[in-house]
Amino acid sequence: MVRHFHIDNPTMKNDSSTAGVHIPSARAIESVGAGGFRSDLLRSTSKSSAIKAEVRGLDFHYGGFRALKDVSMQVQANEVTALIGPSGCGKSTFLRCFNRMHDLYPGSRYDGEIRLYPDDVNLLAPDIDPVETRIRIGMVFQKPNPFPKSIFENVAYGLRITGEKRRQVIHEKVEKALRDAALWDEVKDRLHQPATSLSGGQQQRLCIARTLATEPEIVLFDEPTSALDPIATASIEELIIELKERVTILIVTHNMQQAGRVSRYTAFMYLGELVEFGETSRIFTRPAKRETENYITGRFG
Ligand SMILES: Nc1ncnc2c1ncn2[C@@H]1O[C@H](COP(=O)(O)OP(=O)(O)OP(=O)(O)O)[C@@H](O)[C@H]1O
Repeated sequence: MVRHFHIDNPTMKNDSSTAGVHIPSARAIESVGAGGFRSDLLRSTSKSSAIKAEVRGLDFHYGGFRALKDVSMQVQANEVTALIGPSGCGKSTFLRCFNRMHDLYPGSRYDGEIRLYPDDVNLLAPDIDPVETRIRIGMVFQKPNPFPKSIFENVAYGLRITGEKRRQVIHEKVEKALRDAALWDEVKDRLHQPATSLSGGQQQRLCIARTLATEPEIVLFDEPTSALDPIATASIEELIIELKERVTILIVTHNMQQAGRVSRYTAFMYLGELVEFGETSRIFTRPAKRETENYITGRFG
């Protein structure tokens, strides 16, 4: 079945099967409510209601395996959109299409489009340079992966590969990125120490600073806190909420409370399909689909 999800009506206007809305158990609501919805996120209507990206009929194959099936969805600018679903449903595969990460491996095939606005370019078009795309669309991985370089050089790296040579500009941009990643105060006196001397949470904020340095339009977070303790997790979540003022964010998470805390929109995926998409508060309290309800109530996955 072809499903198209549009932000102008997040309650699935094109889906004919929404008539029987299932109300989830109290446990589902509690399980998210424990972390607390950020109701301020929902009130903070972003400066615009612009669409940053639109996924149209996206299929993705690993060789002969069809990992994404006709996914269509809009991504709202300056908001956080969470991707949830059981292991193996295609969340990371979907995320990696946005910055053409799959191009690095042979046998991958994209069909469909991801249109990036306001330029209105198709990120999956063959004439789009994947390296340039990865600068415009940054990514932060599950495990912090700093380069074996100094703290400073980790952040300067992206600037150097974009051809920036002016020392002063590099210094200013490194400082700004570290400030934006809420790390500056902790590292300003040790910029030339190895990045590996930082704690796990600091390393993840360094990876965020490294991504921010080249001023991306979208940042993709693939389970960014799964390797971190609760305190480091809280600081990354705070950062994600702040960053959406400047960038558009897509985040894969297995943590329902986290999706409830940081995201305004949630997409539930299952077996390579986008099953349901809408405002996070609705998805967790009034999911329209049985599969979504089963997932958020912990009945599978
Ligand atoms: N490099 C690959 N080659 C072949 N199949 C792959 C490859 N990477 C992922 N897959 C398959 O694609 C499907 C989607 O995987 P993906 O990693 O996107 O799922 P996910 O929802 O992110 O899972 P998880 O939550 O466990 O990280 C799975 O069936 C997986 O086995």
